[in-house]
Amino acid sequence: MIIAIDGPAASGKGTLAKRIAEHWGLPCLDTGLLYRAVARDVVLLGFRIDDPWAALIAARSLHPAELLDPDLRTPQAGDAASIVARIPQVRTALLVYQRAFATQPGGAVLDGRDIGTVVCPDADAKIYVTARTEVRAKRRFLECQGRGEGVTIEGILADIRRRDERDASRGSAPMRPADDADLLDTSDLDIEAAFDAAVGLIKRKIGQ
Ligand SMILES: Nc1ncnc2c1ncn2[C@@H]1O[C@H](COP(=O)(O)OP(=O)(O)OP(=O)(O)O)[C@@H](O)[C@H]1O
Ligand SMILES: Nc1ccn([C@@H]2O[C@H](COP(=O)(O)O)[C@@H](O)[C@H]2O)c(=O)n1
Repeated sequence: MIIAIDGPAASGKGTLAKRIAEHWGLPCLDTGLLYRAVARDVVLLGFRIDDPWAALIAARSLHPAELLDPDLRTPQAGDAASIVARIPQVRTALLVYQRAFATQPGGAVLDGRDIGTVVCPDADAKIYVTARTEVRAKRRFLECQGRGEGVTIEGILADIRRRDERDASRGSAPMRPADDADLLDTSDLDIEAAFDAAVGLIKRKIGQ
């Protein structure tokens, strides 16, 4: 069974994807980490973040073990990721790994921006997770604060808005719900309630 979870920045899709994967005993891939790692590697190689050649080299030489780097979780890494994510050749290079992950025996859960539309258009269930921008910013702020990062709610809000705008407006695989995705607004749901709602939507889709 393949489950696609998409949605804008800090909507809670990663949290849901992990819980859903545990529930059904499936492997889980946070595809945002791939773009974050490519952006990090472009900078480490000494190139400009929007250099398409360097980004393509970084994407082609990416190793899954490099996704464990905790620095990839910062808002700065997310912002840089959304710049390399606009480059079509980078997306094509990362597609191979994502498709292989999704089609492993037994299936998988993947979360990102284009899982239901491009990576796994035939997924058994697709959920597009949203939440009001201010709610998302507050959640991300609390998360960063918990890690001891010096952030402000205004800075986080600006980062989320900038990233959403970039992700939704790019020409290649823009962020959008697939036509057959179920929408899940978690603004007024805690993690447990959001998980219960997601499980309900998936069960209905797969006929359980
Ligand atoms: N329903 C919820 N209620 C309260 N907090 C939540 C909820 N869902 C997620 N969170 C918290 O919000 C923060 C962002 O969630 P998460 O990392 O899952 O979002 P994301 O969509 O995967 O983000 P990104 O796209 O930036 O990687 C985390 O700290 C998470 O614990
Ligand atoms: N399928 C995806 C996943 C991510 N991106 C881009 O990466 C950025 C970081 O993603 P997070 O999920 O970790 O926030 C995101 O803003 C996108 O630009 C993508 O394009 N496609």
